Amino acid sequence: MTTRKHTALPKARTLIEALPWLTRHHGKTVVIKFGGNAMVDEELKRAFAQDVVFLRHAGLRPVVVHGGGPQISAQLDRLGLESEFKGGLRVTTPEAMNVVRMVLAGQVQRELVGLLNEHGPLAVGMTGEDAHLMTATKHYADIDGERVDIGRVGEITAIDPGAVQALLDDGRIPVISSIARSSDAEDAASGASGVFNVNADTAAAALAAALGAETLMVLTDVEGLYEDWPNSDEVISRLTATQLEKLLPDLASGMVPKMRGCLHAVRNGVHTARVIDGRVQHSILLEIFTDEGIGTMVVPDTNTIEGAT
Ligand SMILES: Nc1ncnc2c1ncn2[C@@H]1O[C@H](COP(=O)(O)OP(=O)(O)O)[C@@H](O)[C@H]1O
Ligand SMILES: CC(=O)N[C@@H](CCC(=O)OP(=O)(O)O)C(=O)O
Repeated sequence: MTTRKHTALPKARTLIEALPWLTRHHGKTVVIKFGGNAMVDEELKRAFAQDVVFLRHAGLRPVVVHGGGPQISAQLDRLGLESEFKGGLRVTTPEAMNVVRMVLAGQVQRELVGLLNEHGPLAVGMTGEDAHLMTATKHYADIDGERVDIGRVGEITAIDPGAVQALLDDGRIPVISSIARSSDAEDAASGASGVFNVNADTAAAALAAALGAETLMVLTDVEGLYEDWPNSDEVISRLTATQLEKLLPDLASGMVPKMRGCLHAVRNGVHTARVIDGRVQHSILLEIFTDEGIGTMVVPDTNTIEGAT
């Protein structure tokens, strides 16, 4: 007589635990922002691609918006061009704009599309310029109450999500670079300088709102929003839109566009916005399948949405 040990039982249990979440989110759109600082090694990028493909095969509609700040800075450095940030945004000369476009659309986006497509013909890359996805006007930074010119940085004025919806309806995974076309017709006709550099967190949040996404997930290089950064590493696990609004003036550097984006998203119909640690392998699945989540979750003030955890 032979007996068989079911060593795969814990795996089956894990899958079953995910069932309620998957049932609730079936057919829902999830916008995932993959920050340049979270793209630290090949293994992580591969695990990210697996997670996104998993969500797609589990019946969700994932959309990827990617960053690439450190990659842009490295290329500017190689070319002997300066990298300067004001209020968390890159001061973008017309020359730097060409580099931003080349690195985001020609390098980072291509790599992510390639990794996703190792799993089948799923990912399609586009930038905010394509099919009028993102339109912007010039953005001025507010530095201590002063309006500062930071070059070709854009403020999104309109989103036309039609092309993204069509790709999602076709079962594809859109992978989007945060470059917007100019709303000024003359400017738009002038070639590379007719586009704007948009912070990728801002672009992801605006797109999540325009798509009526269920969730915005922002993958970065910290565990979440620290309560007293950089003095302590106590992560705020959950906060409402109003609580976040009160914290905004005290936030620094890269967290400013990230948390502003989360606030914009939940104030404009997105049910939850989460900041999670992209340095952790399979952080997307961990965030979804663990009760507490692993980062910071922002919810609308009256969070009556069933299962917004
Ligand atoms: N309160 C805060 N909590 C966590 N990180 C913070 C906070 N304030 C500022 N930061 C900084 O924001 C950075 C994340 O933003 P950023 O560098 O733009 O990342 P990404 O490339 O993922 O968009 C963190 O590495 C940290 O240095
Ligand atoms: C205006 C502005 O700052 N644009 C960003 C766009 C890329 C980005 O946001 O990348 P991360 O998400 O990796 O930070 C930049 O030039 O760095």
